[in-house]
Amino acid sequence: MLLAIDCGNTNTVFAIWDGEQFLAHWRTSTEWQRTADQYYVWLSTLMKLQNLDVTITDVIVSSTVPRVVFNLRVMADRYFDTRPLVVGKPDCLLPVDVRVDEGTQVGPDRLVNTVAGHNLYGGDLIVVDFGTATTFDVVAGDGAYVGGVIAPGVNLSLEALHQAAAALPHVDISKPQAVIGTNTVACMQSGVFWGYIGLVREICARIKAERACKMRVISTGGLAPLFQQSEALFDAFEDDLTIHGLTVIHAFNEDAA
Ligand SMILES: Nc1ncnc2c1ncn2[C@@H]1O[C@H](COP(=O)(O)OP(=O)(O)OP(=O)(O)O)[C@@H](O)[C@H]1O
Ligand SMILES: CC(C)(CO)[C@@H](O)C(=O)NCCC(=O)O
Ligand SMILES: [K+]
Repeated sequence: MLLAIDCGNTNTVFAIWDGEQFLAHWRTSTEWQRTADQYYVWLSTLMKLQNLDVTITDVIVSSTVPRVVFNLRVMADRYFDTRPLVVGKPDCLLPVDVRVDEGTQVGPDRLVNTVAGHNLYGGDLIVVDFGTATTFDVVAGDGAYVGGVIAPGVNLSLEALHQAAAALPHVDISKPQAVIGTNTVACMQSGVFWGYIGLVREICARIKAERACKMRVISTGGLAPLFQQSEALFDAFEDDLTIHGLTVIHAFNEDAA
């Protein structure tokens, strides 16, 4: 049984994969101070609540926060008696090439999304992930990661306005009724919502022009459906793209062993 862990800058997802399907997945906030024991208490409690009586034999981790990897390694060793595969480390093989400037450390979540996108769709792709940052990963027909775009995340953009301007409140994203806001909240939502529609459309159009080929656009992350319902920006939406990619990378390393 595989435990796949996707650690983002805001949230961490744990998922249990039996080789064919996910038996469960849980989300917690990312905090580098959390110890191996704390992770295990949390995880084992949720497993019991779900009557999930399984033995975890393998662990794979993708983490955009380097500091959390240590405690996840200790958890895997102490409680599951296994050495985790960590995406981005030399002993974790990737089934795709990474074609970037020398010395660049591509975010492991972007590598995993690339693998997942290529595995599910193949062909030339743009993978858009609405996380803490909004990332665009450009995937070549052979599955290689060939670069991309990093933009400030939706919630981060709204939070930045609130943090920097004394009169601007904390606001949650939603689709405003109109572009012209007649109150502060509506003005802020309009700026971020319609600004984001424009950002996604423009960046995808320019990537396609630069690559000079037809590309499918795949989206993931909790906020993708909010943007998709308004304009057809994406060809497909995948709820659990990153976690799926982790299972593909794990299987590839098993086969290579
Ligand atoms: N309509 C909505 N309004 C505000 N937030 C939403 C809405 N729908 C989903 N979300 C939030 O979007 C987030 C989506 O999670 P996702 O994994 O894509 O990014 P994240 O976990 O916040 O970022 P990271 O992976 O960088 O840590 C979740 O925190 C979820 O609560
Ligand atoms: C861009 C984020 C924060 C998105 O999660 C992550 O992929 C990251 O920390 N990347 C490192 C830099 C890069 O991907 O080029
Ligand atoms: K994510």
